[in-house]
Amino acid sequence: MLEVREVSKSFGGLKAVDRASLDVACGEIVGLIGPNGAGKTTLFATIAGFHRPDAGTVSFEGKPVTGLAPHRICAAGMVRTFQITQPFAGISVRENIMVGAYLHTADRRLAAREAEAVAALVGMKDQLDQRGADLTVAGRKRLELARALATGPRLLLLDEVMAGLNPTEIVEIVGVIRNIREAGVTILLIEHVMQAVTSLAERVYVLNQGRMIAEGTPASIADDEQVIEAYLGHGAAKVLRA
Ligand SMILES: Nc1ncnc2c1ncn2[C@@H]1O[C@H](COP(=O)(O)OP(=O)(O)OP(=O)(O)O)[C@@H](O)[C@H]1O
Repeated sequence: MLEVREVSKSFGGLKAVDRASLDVACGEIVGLIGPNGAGKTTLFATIAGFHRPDAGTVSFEGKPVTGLAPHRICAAGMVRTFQITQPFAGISVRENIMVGAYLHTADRRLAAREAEAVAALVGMKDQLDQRGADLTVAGRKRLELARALATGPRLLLLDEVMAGLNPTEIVEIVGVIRNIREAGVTILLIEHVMQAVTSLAERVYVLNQGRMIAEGTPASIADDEQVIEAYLGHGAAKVLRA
């Protein structure tokens, strides 16, 4: 479904992403992990059209999308969420979600119906009339998911939806992500909460200093020497296994 090949992106002299490749098949939940500053968000932004890559290609469902504008990639069926959520504060949750639906329909009633369906999927049915400004952090995260889902994606790129949530809220959002997949949406997610990655993802990619250093099941990744050292420093794997 998604093929990323040898993508690079620099900011001035800093190579944020360095010849990174990854694949996502239809129906999968795939994790993208790596230490702070590894280049995960930059790679996401490049896949979703927010940055133009310096090199490499991105194709979605067999068609090249490299360098297309975000709204065109979104209309093609791939959408990302943002780590820092910014709901429209003065309008309701329903209207916030409708903004996503307007990408593919100008019909207000249809957009409202879709907003309600999406709200049910992310567990916000009872908050439809609440103002964006009045949501808790967990509410804002769900709204971010809902707005993205309302655009009608087949592939959803989630950027740290669990950051800032407490353990109970994390368990709830893991359930929501499972429901989204059950509803037919494929998912690629950046996440620091390892328990969530382990319980959700069938496969995990690990990025470190812009480079993809490992790919595999969550169990094989947790045991990978390069991955352990990327997180804990050179020599850590030996110490841990001694
Ligand atoms: N717009 C930008 N201009 C300049 N440097 C940037 C820009 N965006 C990211 N960077 C730098 O690129 C590197 C990768 O950043 P990025 O945010 O992609 O990492 P990340 O893996 O998502 O980190 P985190 O887990 O902390 O969110 C960092 O050194 C960051 O400071």
